[in-house]
Parts: sequence; structure tokens; C-alpha cells
Amino acid sequence: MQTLLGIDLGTTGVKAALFAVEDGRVLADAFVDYPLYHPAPGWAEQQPEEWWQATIAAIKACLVKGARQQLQVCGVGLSGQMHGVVLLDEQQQVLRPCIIWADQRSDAQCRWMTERVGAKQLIEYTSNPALTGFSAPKLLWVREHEPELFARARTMLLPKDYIRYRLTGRIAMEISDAAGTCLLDVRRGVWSQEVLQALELDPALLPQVVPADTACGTISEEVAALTGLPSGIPVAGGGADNACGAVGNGVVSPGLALVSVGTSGIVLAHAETPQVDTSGPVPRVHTFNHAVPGAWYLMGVTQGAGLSLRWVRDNIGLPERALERWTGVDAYETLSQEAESVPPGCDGLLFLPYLQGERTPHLDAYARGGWIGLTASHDRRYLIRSVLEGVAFSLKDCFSIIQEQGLTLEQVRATGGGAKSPLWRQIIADVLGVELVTTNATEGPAFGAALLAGVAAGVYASVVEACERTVRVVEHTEPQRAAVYEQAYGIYRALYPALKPIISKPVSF
Ligand SMILES: Nc1ncnc2c1ncn2[C@@H]1O[C@H](COP(=O)(O)OP(=O)(O)O)[C@@H](O)[C@H]1O
Ligand SMILES: O=C(CO)[C@@H](O)[C@H](O)COP(=O)(O)O
Repeated sequence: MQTLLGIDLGTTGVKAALFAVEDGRVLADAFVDYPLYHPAPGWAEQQPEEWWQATIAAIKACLVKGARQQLQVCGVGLSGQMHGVVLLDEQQQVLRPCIIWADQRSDAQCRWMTERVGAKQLIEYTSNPALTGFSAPKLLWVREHEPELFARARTMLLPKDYIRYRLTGRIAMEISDAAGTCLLDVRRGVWSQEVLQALELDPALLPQVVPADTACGTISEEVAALTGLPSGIPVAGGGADNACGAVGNGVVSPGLALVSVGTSGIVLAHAETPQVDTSGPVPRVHTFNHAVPGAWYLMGVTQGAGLSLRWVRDNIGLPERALERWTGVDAYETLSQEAESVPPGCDGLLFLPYLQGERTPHLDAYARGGWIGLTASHDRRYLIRSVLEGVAFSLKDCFSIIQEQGLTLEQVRATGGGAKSPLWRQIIADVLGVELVTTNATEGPAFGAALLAGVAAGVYASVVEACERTVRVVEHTEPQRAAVYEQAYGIYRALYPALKPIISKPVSF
């Protein structure tokens, strides 16, 4: 049977999955996690070598699981966490840990970069403002703080492009991911010479920009021997995780939007033009190239979505963790069940999910999170539910801004680890006040990457055709308690401006 391998290099770990070409069903999958390092408050790093070892292990495990089914892998696609800076020296060796998307250390570089290029000009050239989440400020931080190391850097890659390099030996940066560097002219899909010049960055650091849905190298002999994959099969450019999540869920045409609850949370809407949020001085949502050639998307990002629930699980969910070890029942599921017994709105308890600063709508690297409205009658179930609700409110912030952009949003599709929880899906539908649908794409970004591989391998004519053949809506979640949440959201919205003087500055005692 003809199959496609999709690999999603997430923040928590890497997923490899084999999908049937004919209908997209999952034939085998494997997940291998890796550490996330926080060497200082607000910093977030990962080791590219640990991604690589995990990727090899996941591919091997996936192929072993699929071994009995006589599968013929005809292409490989990669999806990955965006914005992380991987620096290679002349011998293509990694120079330092990757500073990943969640890292907030580069606020000073954002300000410098904005001043250097000009705030208006930067948006004109790249369609986006300088944000700590993006790659360019991270690169500038390395130049400023690690000048000797920076002097040895010859190539900058993004996480999944580094893995593609290890799989194929080819150095390139795929367009939907390159869009998140803040160095790409997103309208034209080429590096912005104006920005590079203003920042005095050597253009040679940046690799060739390649499309998402065409072959960008083939599996090398060495990797074939390591993994069991056939050598010579095409590896597609692939895409940024959110672009691939959109493809995997069929969000490839006007009218469709995606809500994803991964470590971060996003609301994304397909766009036929590279339109920019111009309602204020700084665009509050990003404008990036889609993995669908000639299309873009607008995206609002909340930094700490699934991350907030993971924090709860790891810090106050210890009984649920212990139960998981004894019974095998996922701690996230137990936590969700407990949260279900509490009324919507949590009797006035609210959670701000700014555990890692915030992007949309505040664009605030220093924002801190917390609970507010706690009374003696609240117990830990309320703490859990309020986290699910707080994340939903911050997704509503993103959704409202996307709605303001004048794009028609006919259907909103839900994906990501958090969307596995029926309760969280219901809360998000209630808070957004729209129906959420889920598709058969249980492995959204990996599936999207596999579909891109299918186009690169010639088994599908286009990304849109690939989606038409394989993506189906399977479930609908209707809003039920929009009115309760409307009120609670009003209070939530008032919290950040009121608390900003206290929760939005670097703290050192
Ligand atoms: N069954 C579940 N119920 C609720 N939330 C879940 C569940 N499984 C995973 N999650 C959430 O999803 C997050 C991981 O999302 P995922 O899309 O897999 O990750 P990544 O950000 O690494 O791509 C976890 O941090 C957790 O908060
Ligand atoms: O920074 C962004 C998008 O701009 C994040 O969406 C990252 O791409 C990481 O995604 P997850 O690991 O949370 O899925």
C-alpha cells in the first residue's frame, strides 16, 4: 500500500506517522519526547541533537509498527515548531542550543531592530513587527551576547529545516517557516534585502527559500541505513507547524479557520492576500505565508495554552500523575473530568495564561500569569477549570482580532493536544460563541506534512486536491453557554490593563 510519512517536530516531542495515500488514515505512529531547557527565567532552549535522535527513534518505531502491512513509503514531509534559531558553523555543526519560539530574552533586540529598520518600514518589508517570539531578534541576541560564537556561524536554520538537512544533506528554509523569521518579505516570498542591510546581517547566513509542497532533497543512504526508510524518496519542503496543522485539517481555502491548542494556542484564518492588521500602531496578529502556494494566513498566538495545563499537571496535578502511573489513564483526561464538575465561569475565579509572556493581543514579553478572584469556597477543581477557561479567553482575544480583519469565517476547525478534551473544546466553542468542528486529522500537523509530501511525490496534484481526497469533518461542538462566558470574558479583558503596571516588568529582587 502506498503511504506517506509525516513528521511533526513539536515543543513537547516529535511525532512520526504513516498515512494511507488513498484516504489519509493513520497506519502507524510513534511519539518520542525531548527536554525543554529554561536556563534563566523567560528563556527556552532545546538541543537540535536531541531532536535528531528522537526523530530517528520515532521513524524507526513507526516503521516497525507498520512493518506487517507491506507499506511502500513514497514521500516524507516535515512540520515543525516555528521561529527557533539553529546556528551551524562552516562544517555544518550546531554551534549552540536552539533558542526556541517561547524564549523571551530578546526584547531589547526587538526595540533596536524596530528603531534601526523603522517601525512602519519593518511592517512594510516583512508584514510583521519585531517580536521576541520571532527568529531575527534571537539571532541579534546571539550576535550581541555571544560574538565569538556568532562569528563562527555560517548558516541559520529553523528546527524542522535542520531535521530536513540531517535527513537529506540539503540546506534550505521552507517558505511558511521562513515567514516567521521577521527577515522575509512575506508578500514576495524572498529575503528582505532592506531589513538585512539595516540590521547589518550577512545574507549568506540565510539559506535558499523553498516551497512547502515540492521535493527538497531525498532520503540519504546513511539515513536509510539508520531508520529503515527507502533511500532516494523525496522529502518535501514541509511547513511551519501551524501551516501544516491547517493543511492537515483542510484549512486551505477562504472561509476556513483553525483553532489549535498545543503548547501555544493559535487562531488562524486562511487568506488569499497578505493583508496586515493595520487598526493600531503594531499588527496584533501575524501575517505569514501559507503552505498552500500563493496563499497566506493571519494568526493570533497565545504563548501559554497547553503549556498552562501542563504546568497545572506537573505542579498541582500530582495525584492525577500518580494515578496515570498506576492505571495508565492520561492525567490530562483525569484533570478535565475533575474540571467538568465545576460550573462555567468558576464562580468568578479567573486565570491569566501569561506563563511565558504573551503575544496576541498584548505583545508583551514580560507579562506574567496568575489566578484572580480566589475565595475560600474554591477548591483545586476550580483551579483546573479556570485554566481551561483562561486559555479559551485568550483564544477569544485572538479570534476577535481575526474577525475584525474582515475575513469571512464560515467554519472553525479545532486541533492540537488540548482539543482532544471534549470539555476544553466545549469551553472554547462557548467562549468564542461559534461552532467548532473536528476532522479525521487526529495528527493534524504530521498529517499536513504528509499531504505536502504527497504533492511533492506526485501522488496528489495539489495541496487542495490532497485535502479534498483525505480530510473529513467528523464532529461538531455547538456553543451552549455563550452568555455566561460573555460576562466572564468582560472581566477577563479588564484584568490585563488593570494589572499591567504590576505584572508586566522584569522582576529581580
Ligand atoms: N487529553 C488531553 N486533554 C486536555 N489537554 C491535553 C490532552 N492531551 C494533551 N493535552 C494538552 O496538549 C498539549 C500538547 O499539545 P500538542 O499539540 O501535542 O503539543 P506541541 O505543542 O508539542 O505540538 C499539552 O501540553 C496539554 O496541555
Ligand atoms: O510560535 C508559534 C507560532 O508563531 C508556535 O505556534 C510554535 O510554532 C510552537 O507551536 P506548538 O509547539 O505550541 O504547537
